[in-house]
Amino acid sequence: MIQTQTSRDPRAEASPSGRAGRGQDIIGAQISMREVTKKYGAFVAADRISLDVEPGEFITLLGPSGSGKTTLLNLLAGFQRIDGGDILIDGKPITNVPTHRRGFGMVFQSYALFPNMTVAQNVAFPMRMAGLDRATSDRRVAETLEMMRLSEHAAKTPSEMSGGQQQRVAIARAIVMRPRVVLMDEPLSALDRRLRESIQIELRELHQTIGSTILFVTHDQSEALTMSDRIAVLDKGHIIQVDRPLEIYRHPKSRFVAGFVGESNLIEAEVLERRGDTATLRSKAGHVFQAGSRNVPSIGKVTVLIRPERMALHDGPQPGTAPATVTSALFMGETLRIEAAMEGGETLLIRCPDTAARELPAPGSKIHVGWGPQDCWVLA
Ligand SMILES: Nc1ncnc2c1ncn2[C@@H]1O[C@H](COP(=O)(O)OP(=O)(O)OP(=O)(O)O)[C@@H](O)[C@H]1O
Repeated sequence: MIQTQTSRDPRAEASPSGRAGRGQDIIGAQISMREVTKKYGAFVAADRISLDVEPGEFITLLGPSGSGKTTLLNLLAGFQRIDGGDILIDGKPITNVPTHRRGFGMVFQSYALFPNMTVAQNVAFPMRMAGLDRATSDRRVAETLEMMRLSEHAAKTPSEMSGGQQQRVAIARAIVMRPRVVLMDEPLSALDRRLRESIQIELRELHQTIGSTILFVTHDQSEALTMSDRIAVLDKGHIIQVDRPLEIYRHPKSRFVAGFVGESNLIEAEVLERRGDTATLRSKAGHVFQAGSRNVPSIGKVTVLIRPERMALHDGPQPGTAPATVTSALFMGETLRIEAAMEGGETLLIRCPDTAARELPAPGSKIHVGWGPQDCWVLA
């Protein structure tokens, strides 16, 4: 269901400039969640969640099914009552502010456009509800349709539009009032991959233009990595890590984040020696390698993350490489996906770019896998 803002937010008319380098006529709101808790009976769906979102930031709540993403969005929207903690917008608590007075734009997975209205009427609807005058409404609708590249479809009804176009109308309807906060709950998950990717880029550009603070929910890690300024990874009602996409991907704080965001090889190893930021490690299978990781301890057992695309395949043994036997090899288009068992140790996942020089190795064949110290990240 798509909910759109129906209250008139006077700040939306004030045309303040956006945050540095962003936003033509809106500045996003600052959102603070302080120890936010939501229970369903004895079950705690959001467990003392604290998160600060900067004005104009695009932040994604990412997590597996049931981790509490939608619950958090519903609490922000005011669809559900908070059981503990506080949510503040620009420092003011909104716990007692009803949904229609929060002034948020919202987009959900199902577009839920009014089937008997044209595209222009659908987009104009929140302004009609807010009692904006006709001239302002017409101007805003025209501007927003142009921004979403929908101008030529203004007179069509939703049934005459594709899924991707309908979702663009839903997004247009959510931003037409120039809300300071836009909440999006899996808005692209009903679309096919190619369309999803192209709307991801459009949404990112739209965000640069409008400058609203956007909270985006997805369980698709590549979508989160592509679109967000920061990602908050949730699990079982807790925020596990909040960071920029590159940090989340390269420097996950836990096994859970490493495994949920991207593919990973996790190698159990023992620290033999540490010098500065580089350590010599020995895997369970006896392979000795170097890890250049700022959080490596000087002694003890560690788990080392190496992303599959950081592993290199060699035809023969070289210093620092580990021998392995191919257990499966798949041609995936732009990459080859190879699984190989290290002697007496882990099964490694390797992704290498497809090049004319490389054939797909046959299962059972011997390969040599190598990585550098800079390819290792030691989990805390
Ligand atoms: N109205 C409700 N009554 C009881 N339990 C609920 C209710 N709504 C959600 N839950 C439970 O709370 C937990 C979090 O649900 P939520 O919908 O927030 O997860 P999610 O991360 O958005 O998952 P998904 O990606 O599947 O939408 C789940 O275990 C869910 O079963």
